[in-house]
Amino acid sequence: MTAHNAPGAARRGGAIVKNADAIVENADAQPCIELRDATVERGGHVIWSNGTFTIPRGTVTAIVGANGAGKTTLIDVELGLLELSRGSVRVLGAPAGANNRRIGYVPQNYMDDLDSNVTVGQSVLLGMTGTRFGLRRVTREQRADAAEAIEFVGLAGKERMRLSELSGGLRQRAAIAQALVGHPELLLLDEPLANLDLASQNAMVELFARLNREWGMTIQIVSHDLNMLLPILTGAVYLLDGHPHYSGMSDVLDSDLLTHLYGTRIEIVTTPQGDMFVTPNPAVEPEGHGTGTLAADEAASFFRRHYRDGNGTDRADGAAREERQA
Ligand SMILES: Nc1ncnc2c1ncn2[C@@H]1O[C@H](COP(=O)(O)OP(=O)(O)OP(=O)(O)O)[C@@H](O)[C@H]1O
Repeated sequence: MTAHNAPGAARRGGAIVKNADAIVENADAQPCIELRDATVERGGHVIWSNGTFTIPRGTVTAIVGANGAGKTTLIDVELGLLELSRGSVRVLGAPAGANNRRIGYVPQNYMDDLDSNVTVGQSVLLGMTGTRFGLRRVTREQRADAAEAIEFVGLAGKERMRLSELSGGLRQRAAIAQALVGHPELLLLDEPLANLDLASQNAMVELFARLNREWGMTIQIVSHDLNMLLPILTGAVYLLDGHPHYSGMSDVLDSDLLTHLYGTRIEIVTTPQGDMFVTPNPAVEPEGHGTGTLAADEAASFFRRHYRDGNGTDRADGAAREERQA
């Protein structure tokens, strides 16, 4: 699935500002996500159950949990691709699925569904027309929207390059540009940092920060790599013991909670500069709790990195490096 234009959407500059205002005005009246006693099954098995939470608009939320806990399943539920077996889910004020035109979605293996001979420009237009060669007529306004999305993600000048010619980081930018052309209010990304090097991950995180800050976009990110996202996260959905929960980051950054979630002892470390990161402590095994579904070394790789935010140096280095790789 790709993002599509919201009906009657105006040009981005005005539309986004207008949407951002609307988001602020309706923040309490219409949360982004509302789950009520939600249970979901796949293949006859309950994946998670009894999920009740509300995620406000304008937030940046991580979706975290062990492998197979049902993170992608939650995205499927929010998109209305999977019906709940019990309870209800509302997205942007309507039942799941009804507002998909206002949602941008970047699936986990974006390239799997795409012919890698497609150019950057074609792939982004695909987000509007749903056809590779634009069999449905592409309007001048749509082309301008696509150009704006391409520019925003830093791919201006690369429109004619094939996706197969791009580095993983630049391909991920193309995927995000495709999701942005519909002026989404909610952006869903499934493992957008996977398989990217550190510089490209930093560049991605900076892009998400700008979308949230400058466009007022609500963002949800399935990610194993919590540290990279910490500077921009406002909260997290965590799938614990078969139930989804949502909390603000101050509650999520609790070593006991993360230890239980990942089944290995996790410590929260704050540097003298005030930067925070989570790290496994392999010397200490969890006592009396832990799911046992995640090996300690796997958790270590999830948490090994520390995102240095603030000065923009990493971001610039990352962009330059991606340029060289292209
Ligand atoms: N189409 C399907 N039919 C039946 N079961 C499925 C289907 N898709 C996923 N599952 C199962 O649902 C469970 C949750 O899968 P899901 O992909 O949501 O987990 P996840 O938390 O995103 O995992 P990962 O971290 O490995 O990506 C898994 O046990 C998976 O095998």
